[in-house]
Amino acid sequence: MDSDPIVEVRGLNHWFGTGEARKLALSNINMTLTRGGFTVLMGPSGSGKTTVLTLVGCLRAVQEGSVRLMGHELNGASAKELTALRQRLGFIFQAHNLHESLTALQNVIMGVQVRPGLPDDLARHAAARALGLVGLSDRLDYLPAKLSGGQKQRVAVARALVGNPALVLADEPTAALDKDSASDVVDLLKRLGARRGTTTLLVTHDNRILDRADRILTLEDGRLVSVKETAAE
Ligand SMILES: Nc1ncnc2c1ncn2[C@@H]1O[C@H](COP(=O)(O)OP(=O)(O)OP(=O)(O)O)[C@@H](O)[C@H]1O
Repeated sequence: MDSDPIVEVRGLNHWFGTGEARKLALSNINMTLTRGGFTVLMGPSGSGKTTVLTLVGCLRAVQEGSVRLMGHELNGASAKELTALRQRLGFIFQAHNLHESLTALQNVIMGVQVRPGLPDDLARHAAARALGLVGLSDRLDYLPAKLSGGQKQRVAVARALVGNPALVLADEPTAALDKDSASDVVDLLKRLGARRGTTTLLVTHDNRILDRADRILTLEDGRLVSVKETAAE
């Protein structure tokens, strides 16, 4: 297994607002994510967790400092380059963000169709397989409204993993779930990620997730105040 960093962040600063309202949201963030790790990013509300995730995920432009994603520098990258890189990532959000008018299978197919040139039958096959991995083989044709909160989030996990991304970014994926469903979703992410060598960066307030992390990063007021390794890599 090679140990090239999937993500390397150096001297990252980020501001919101302009003029007198300009506010520093991230200050001198440095972090490295190597292949295959399950990293949890913690911190109080407003500490900058989502800002880190959106910068690493090519969802907003890097203003100052360096973010290297799979060897590509994001600071100064064109919109086209950012879009191409974004398509190689898996995203999971707090609200599952499934299309309500599409079945579980169709929602997951959307996760592979961002890959140009993939034939429909292969996309369908990959999506059905991903839903099988999250234990939903018997729910392929269900609309989200007919699924429980935990099942919907498992569909979102399948959608994030179906394209075999090197990096999965998850923002509060368990916030809306009860204890058992939250535990299921995190175990799935961790187990499937480990099997595929996927790197996971998960933002959470949820202390229940901490014992699953290989590494816990803590942000306070836009600064990285602690990095705790919890398992040998
Ligand atoms: N679009 C925006 N415009 C202005 N300020 C913003 C914007 N997004 C975030 N901020 C500010 O930047 C800081 C960091 O926000 P961020 O959402 O990254 O924190 P967080 O740790 O993810 O918080 P939470 O746990 O509540 O989601 C906060 O002070 C927030 O108010």
